Amino acid sequence: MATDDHDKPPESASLEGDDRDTELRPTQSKSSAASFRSDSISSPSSFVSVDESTEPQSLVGALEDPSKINLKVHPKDYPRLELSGRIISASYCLPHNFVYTHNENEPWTLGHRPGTSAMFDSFQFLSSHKSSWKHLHIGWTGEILQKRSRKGMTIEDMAIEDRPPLSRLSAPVPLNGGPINPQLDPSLRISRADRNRLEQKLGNSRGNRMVPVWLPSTISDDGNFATFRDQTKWRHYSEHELFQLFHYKFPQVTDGRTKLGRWEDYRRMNKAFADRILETYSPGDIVMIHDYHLLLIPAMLRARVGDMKISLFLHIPFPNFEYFRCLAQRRDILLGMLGSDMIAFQAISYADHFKSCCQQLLPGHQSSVSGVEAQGRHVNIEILPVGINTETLVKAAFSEPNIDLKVSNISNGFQGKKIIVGRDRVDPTRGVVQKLQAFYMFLDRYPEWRGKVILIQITAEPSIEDKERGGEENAKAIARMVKAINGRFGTVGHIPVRHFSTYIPKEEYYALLRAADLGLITSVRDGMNTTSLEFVTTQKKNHSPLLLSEFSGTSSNLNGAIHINPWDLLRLAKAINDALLMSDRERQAMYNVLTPTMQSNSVQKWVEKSLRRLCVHMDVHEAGETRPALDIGVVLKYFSPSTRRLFVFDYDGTLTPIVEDPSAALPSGTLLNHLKTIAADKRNAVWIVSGRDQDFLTKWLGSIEGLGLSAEHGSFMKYPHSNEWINLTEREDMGWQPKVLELARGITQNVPGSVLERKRVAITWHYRRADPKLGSYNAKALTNKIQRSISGKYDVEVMTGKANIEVRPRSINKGQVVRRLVNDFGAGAGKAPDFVLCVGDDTTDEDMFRALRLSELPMTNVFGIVVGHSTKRSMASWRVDAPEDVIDLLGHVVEGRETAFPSPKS
Ligand SMILES: O=P(O)(O)OC[C@H]1O[C@H](O[C@H]2O[C@H](CO)[C@@H](O)[C@H](O)[C@H]2O)[C@H](O)[C@@H](O)[C@@H]1O
Repeated sequence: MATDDHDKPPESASLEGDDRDTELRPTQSKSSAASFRSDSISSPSSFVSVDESTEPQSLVGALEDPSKINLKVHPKDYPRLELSGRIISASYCLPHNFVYTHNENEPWTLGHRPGTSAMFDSFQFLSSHKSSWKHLHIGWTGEILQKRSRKGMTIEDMAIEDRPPLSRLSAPVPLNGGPINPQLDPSLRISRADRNRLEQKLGNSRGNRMVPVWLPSTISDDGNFATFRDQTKWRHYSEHELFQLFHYKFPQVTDGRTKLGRWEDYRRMNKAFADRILETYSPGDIVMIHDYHLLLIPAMLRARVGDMKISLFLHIPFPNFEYFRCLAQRRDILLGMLGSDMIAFQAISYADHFKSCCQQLLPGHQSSVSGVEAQGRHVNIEILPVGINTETLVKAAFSEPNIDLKVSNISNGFQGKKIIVGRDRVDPTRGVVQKLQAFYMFLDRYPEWRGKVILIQITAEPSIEDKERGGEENAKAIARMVKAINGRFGTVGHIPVRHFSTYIPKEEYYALLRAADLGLITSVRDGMNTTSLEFVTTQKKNHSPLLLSEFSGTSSNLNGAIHINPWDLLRLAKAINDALLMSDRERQAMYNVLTPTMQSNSVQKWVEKSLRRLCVHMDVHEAGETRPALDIGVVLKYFSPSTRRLFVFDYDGTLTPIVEDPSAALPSGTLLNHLKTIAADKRNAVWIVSGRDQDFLTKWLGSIEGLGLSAEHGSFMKYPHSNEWINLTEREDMGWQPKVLELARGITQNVPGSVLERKRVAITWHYRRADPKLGSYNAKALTNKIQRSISGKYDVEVMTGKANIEVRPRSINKGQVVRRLVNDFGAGAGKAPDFVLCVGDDTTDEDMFRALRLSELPMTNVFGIVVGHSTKRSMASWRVDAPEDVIDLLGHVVEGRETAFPSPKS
């Protein structure tokens, strides 16, 4: 995982759990099933306790206190998501180091495994009483250590608990006494009874537990003894191939046999995980897989349990196509990942790279804004940057006894000097060498700072992973640079770089962050950088600035930080100078920009958001087969008291019936009257969001002044009372159009009755009036031809519509328009729309429904309505049969009463 390491007490690996959630949770159909169906309306009996008198609560609100989910909903009124059940998390390692003691009474000693703190924090949260889920964590034991150890080393040493205090700041560089590398016995035998002992130790009667994955080399014939040899080999493929390439480094050249052996180990290791998950899985559980070590598991699980709910989170970057294509097993890796229902990345560019790789390397896998079509399944792609445990951090950094004293000790110790702080893993991707080079340049270029600035750099001793990633050589390069700086700029009374090649206790680390005048993060590539988030959080009083590498996934999330290019040493040296000279006002202003990001960056929010997104997607997957028939009474109930309303209508198939000739699909007089009346009400924002072009919409709907129009699937927007069309595709490269036109013209000639509709951006080929078989066969052929000829060159999407195929830039869709319209209301209390009605009929409209589900709006007030047959799958919450029902609905909204509306059709 790409998150930084730092000392975390074993509490992060807490086995604690709690089963009190059962009393407040909706009853479940299956004992351990996670439930997220939208089976609202007709199933109030699925709730054990409902207070009808309470105001409806937003899903987000409910998630902040999951125990409330069941208390403040209106089960009769709207389809809702139930968020509870069991989660199985799979991460490469468990949060412990395991030491096998050979002692009969106590064969195992558990130590704390440093690193990946954000992920372990998220597991701790899921296992705590604050979460409404039951949680099971599956992970490898890591290399199992033995009691027999290096001379003089105790088990406790090996458990890596004891750290040197930072008060040794004046010690020579580097400081001794860091963690001691584990000693691995080349061959370790462990009996089944002892393995069971560990499993019991990790289990927990209250429903939350850890399950170890054993990776022995051999097991004796009677199954009793497992022998563990060459344990580090399980890391080789992940670290040497994937980690390197995903961080834009070509793996070292090895002979083919080594490479294949590593791949085979990776596959076996993933299979062992998949088996372990299946041993514990019950239908309905949600399986959350973490990181690059486990990329094959989703497809392995999917092959065995077709309807398993699986999410995958990649904590490290995903590289661009040109790098990824170098991976020999590139297709296996992509297909492995695509077994998931949802894949989440730290940053938007990583998600884009992944989609583009699927598009280019897997024929027939089409990517869209929301995900990848994989063998008939839609794999949702999300951007969910992981956070830190802000609550615990703030508490530890500001309320722990003695912490203020530690802060002043550090400040006093370096009185009159500015403190720059950095804390990184030792592997080369963290850019510590670049940081030191820049610091050298800074002292060289700005001599006035010599003797007045100190860089305190903590670079943990290489862990096993770091060693695999070239950490040992890098540690030497770092030591050389430190020597060079201190040699050139140091004096008897001043050492410019204090380098600690070790972990330090967390209180001292937090005190150091608080005392610092500048944070300096120069990673040349990383998924997420915890140090930067921790630095900002601990600077809530001093507002010291942060220089953050633009190559860190965190940079896209921390806009208030000063982004730097760690390769541009001159500019970086200047940035250090400028940052140290910032006035208090500038620092405060910068910090104000960072504060909101930090507030939404907690690991708890990350977990909740991830689950919420997955549940939204699964909700469609599970219950999307049918949608309940619309109950107008419910619409009017929420419509009447509302004052900030948003209406969004698709056009063809929604407001007008589908007809053979596109130019004959015209709005009826009744429809126009209703729209006019609704748009005239100042409380209403009314929009038509269509695939049609500007001319068509202006001609037939443009006379209604108060109506907003969006043309060509979100490419253009015209606000009410305005004549100006905003072009949202301005920056798009339209170089694909001539090629697509050429291909579409060719097909039009061959398919009698088919027509080509040329719009400003989108190109639509219609075959409604053609022979149906010939039409659909050629639609597929045209889709393939277009994909083949432009894939990799242009980012466009080929969409299957109603007897048509449409081509438009991938970055544009109707969901973005809906998001924008919701945002136009403004954020914050009392600003967001309090009633949303969104109606559509085809696949392009699903983007609107999805956007609404993913918005933070309370679902009670959001009416996504799909027009179509009762078997239609949709992300909408409700359904009506035909456009005439939509017009009826508008009539009722205009009249504001429900009496004449027919009772819901089944
Ligand atoms: O987003 P929409 O408003 O639903 O527009 C989608 C496309 O609708 C039109 O084509 C469809 O409707 C025609 C008229 O009923 C029908 O003949 C055709 O078969 C349908 O595909 C329109 O021509 C396209 O430009 C829109 O993109």
